This record gives sequence, C-alpha cells and structure tokens, in this order.
Amino acid sequence: MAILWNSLILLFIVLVSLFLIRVLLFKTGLIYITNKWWRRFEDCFHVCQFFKVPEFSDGMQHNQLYRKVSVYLNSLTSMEDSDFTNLFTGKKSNEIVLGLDPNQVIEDDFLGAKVSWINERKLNRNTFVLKVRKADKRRILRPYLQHIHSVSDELEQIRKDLRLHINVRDDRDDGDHDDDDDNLRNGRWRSVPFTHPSTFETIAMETDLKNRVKSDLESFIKAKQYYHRLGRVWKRSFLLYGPSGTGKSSFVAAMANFLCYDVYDVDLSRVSSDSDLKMLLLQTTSKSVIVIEDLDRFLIGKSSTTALSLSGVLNFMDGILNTCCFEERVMVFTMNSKDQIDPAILRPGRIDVHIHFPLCDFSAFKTLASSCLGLKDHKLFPQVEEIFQNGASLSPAEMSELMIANRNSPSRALKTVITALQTDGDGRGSAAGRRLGDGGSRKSTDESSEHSGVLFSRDNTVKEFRKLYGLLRLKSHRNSPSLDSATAGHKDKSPSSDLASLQRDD
Ligand SMILES: Nc1ncnc2c1ncn2[C@@H]1O[C@H](COP(=O)(O)OP(=O)(O)OP(=O)(O)O)[C@@H](O)[C@H]1O
Ligand SMILES: [Mg+2]
Repeated sequence: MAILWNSLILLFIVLVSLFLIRVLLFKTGLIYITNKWWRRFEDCFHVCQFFKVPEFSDGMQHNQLYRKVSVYLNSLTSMEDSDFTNLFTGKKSNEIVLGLDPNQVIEDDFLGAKVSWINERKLNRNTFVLKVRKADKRRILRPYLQHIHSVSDELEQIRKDLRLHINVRDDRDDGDHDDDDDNLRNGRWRSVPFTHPSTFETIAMETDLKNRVKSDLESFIKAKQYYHRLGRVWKRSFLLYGPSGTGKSSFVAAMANFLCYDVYDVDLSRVSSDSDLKMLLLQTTSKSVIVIEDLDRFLIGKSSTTALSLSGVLNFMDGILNTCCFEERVMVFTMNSKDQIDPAILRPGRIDVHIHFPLCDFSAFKTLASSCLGLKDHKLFPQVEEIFQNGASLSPAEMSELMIANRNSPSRALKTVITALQTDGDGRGSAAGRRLGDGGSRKSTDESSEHSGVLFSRDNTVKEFRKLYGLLRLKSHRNSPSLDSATAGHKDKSPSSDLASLQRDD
C-alpha cells in the first residue's frame, strides 16, 4: 500500500514538474533558445553549401533573381516570427509590410529540408546568401528556386499597380538601334498608372457572353503547358468590333483589370517601320494586354502617315515577333466594322475570338438605367421597350451620357432618352438590320465624322480619339446565334476552337 502511495506521489511530482518546465520554456522563450541551439548543434554534423544572389551583376545590371528572392522572403511567415525585422508602410495608407534588415537571417522549410537565408550587406552591396545542407542540395535546390520564382511572380501580380504604356514616336526612321542607344535603354514606351475603373460588371453586355469571355481568359492564363505542347505562342487575340461608343475600349480596360495585366496601347501612326514595330514589341513585358485600336482604319489605308507595312502588322498579329521573348500576352484589336477587311487577316490564329459590340437594345438599356440611375423598373420602361421594338437605338455611350446628365431626376432622364430614341435613334436599328441581312455585312454610314475626346486617363501624350458617339448607324443585334454548348464543348481542342462560341457575328 505504501509503495502504491509513494508511486502516486512520484507521478504527481513528475507531472507538475513537466508542466512547470513547459510553462517555463514557452513563457520565457527558453524553448526558442533551445531549438536554436539544437539546430546549431545539428548543423555541426552537416556539410553546408552557400549560394549567393547578388543584387547587381558585374555589369551593374539588376539581378532579377535578387528581387524575386526579396519578394519571396518578405512574404514568409518566418519573417514575422524572426527576432527583428523592418516595418514599412505599404502602397495603401493602412498597409504595413515587412522588410528584411541587413544581415538578418530567415529560416525556411522546403520539401522537408531546412534552409536559411542571410541578407548580407558588404561595401554597400546587398547579397542574399542561401545556406543549404549538402545532403539536401541535389534534391531541393532546383525545385526550391523554381518555387521562389512562381511565388514571387504570383505576389507581384497581385500587388502590382497596373500601368498603361503608350508608344512615343521614334524620330529615326531607319529602325537601326544599337545597344548604347539612349532611346533603346529608356525604351520607346512611356507609361502612366492605369486607373481606368471599367470592369466586366460595369459593362452593359449579355451576361452569358461576359461569362464566356471571363472563362476564356481564365483558361488562357492557365494554359502555358498546353500551348507549349502544341508548339504555339502563348497568346490569345481578340477582335472587338462595333459602332462607336459601344464599349470596346472600356472592355479592353475591363479585360486588363480582370487579368491584372498592364496595357500596351500601340498607336500605329507613331510606328515608323516594321522594324520599329518589332522593337516596340520586344520592349513589352509578358502578362500584358497589347491593344491596337481602330485597326480597320490602318488596314483600309486611312493611316498612310507611316511606312509600316501590312506584313509587319500581320507578323505581329501572328505572334512571330514574340516567340523570342516573353509570352503570355493578350492581344486586342478594335474596329468599327470588319466589312472591308480581308477575311485572311481575321483568320483564327490571328484573331481567336471575335466579339461584336452592338448598339443598345432594351436589355442593355435596363442595365444602364440600373447602373446610371439606380432604376430597376419604371413606369416609362414599357414605352422605351416599344420604341426599341420599332427599331430605334442609340449607342450605350449616348444612352449613358443622357442618363448621367439627368441623374438627379430619373423620370426626366428617361423622357430625354425617349426623345433621343425617337429623333436621333429612330430607325437606326432597323436600317442597320437591313444591312445585317446580308450575312453580317455592315458599314457605318458616316465613319468619317470625327470628334475629339480622351480615351483612357493619360498624360498629354495620350492618343486622342476621333469619333463622335452616336453618329454611326448600325443595328443592335444582341442575340448571338452561335453560343451553342456543342461549340463550347470543343473549347480545349485548340486555342481558337471556341471562336464560334464567342463569335457574335450576326
Ligand atoms: N456597353 C457599355 N456598357 C457601359 N458603358 C458603356 C458601354 N458602351 C459604352 N459605354 C460608355 O460610353 C463611353 C464610351 O465607350 P468606349 O470608349 O468604350 O466606346 P468605344 O466602342 O471604344 O468607342 P470608339 O469606337 O469610338 O472608340 C464610356 O464612358 C463607357 O463607359
Ligand atoms: Mg474606343
């Protein structure tokens, strides 16, 4: 009995002691010190290798890997847990970001192996030094560096502020650039923050079509391996066509915002030659939307101020120029009409997806009334619907301008829209409808009407655009006949196989 009693007391004392040791270790940080010593002790039995990632190469060029490692390390949870680290305000006023201190050591785990990084600073030169056990090196080094690449790419994509790049004129017309050239070093692009607020949600368009475009873009950005297996350039080309003021440029902005891609707006009138266009493209980055607006004007010879040839543009559209540098580009071409365009230019591969932007129909009108006036329904809606049924229409730009101008009085806004439809828009849809009867062949009646305005928010180098909203006479055809599920089912067979499912040719 006494033995049992003594054993119980002993057990109790052991448990209490263990509990007290645990409290002591965890509350005082002794556990942390013990772990640290233990790791140092373990390291004594391993041969380690060190890899340096200097900030600059010998030629004083930025080492991109240094930047990626920095982005990666600053995102690690071990940064937060480290003894000390720097705190900075982020891009947003309430954001706080962590930053490595010189000579700070950061631990990381990868595939069960422990590695550490030190942010070494000597003679004003920063270098990250990776310490990895020799036994683990062969197994983890390559995948670890790839992991750093992809994590930092993702983080940069999420955090980056989008930019709008605009090509400036090349004063030399020979297109012969050498490496020391200032112009080349600074690049032919000037950029401003891309702050266009347009999103797919703000664009009045068939929901189904919008969703198809979104999923098309999503599947494109995941399809790197697929494109490479096919031996194709990883790009996707869109043609947005339709009358002025129907939302083509806004849609490009929505695409860029959706993808978080920079926008390169190529003004062909500022491209002096084919080699100049090549140079411009070589200076674009991957994960970007490259836009050529009003391509029809160039193709039908209205922009004759440039020595750029058709074949130069076709090479660009085919992506031949891009194979030598980065990929993952979305190309967008806009046109008012594709009537006079040689079908070969618009063939799949050059243009993968055609999207028609029509004038307003009643459904688009309701979307605009909801977004501009906050109206879901109104007693004047049936009257508006009837006018649409009679074939009248306006462009979404005209319609939304009228609504915005009268936003304080929804009834007045609707009456103004009705008057405009009855006068300006009368017969616009039906007249165009007659033209549409011949297989989608249509042409704006007064394409030459020109007007100034600002496209995106840009500085004074921004291209001015030239059309008067609402002067075009085209039919609103919102019901696409080709959005059938059978075609959509073929979507993955080739990058252009879902052309028909998105194409809205009437
Ligand atoms: N479908 C739409 N939904 C919402 N707003 C639209 C739509 N279409 C045009 N708008 C509005 O009209 C204005 C002009 O649109 P946008 O510049 O995108 O037209 P566009 O088709 O590019 O015209 P253009 O052919 O003249 O360049 C923008 O302010 C835009 O917000
Ligand atoms: Mg436009």
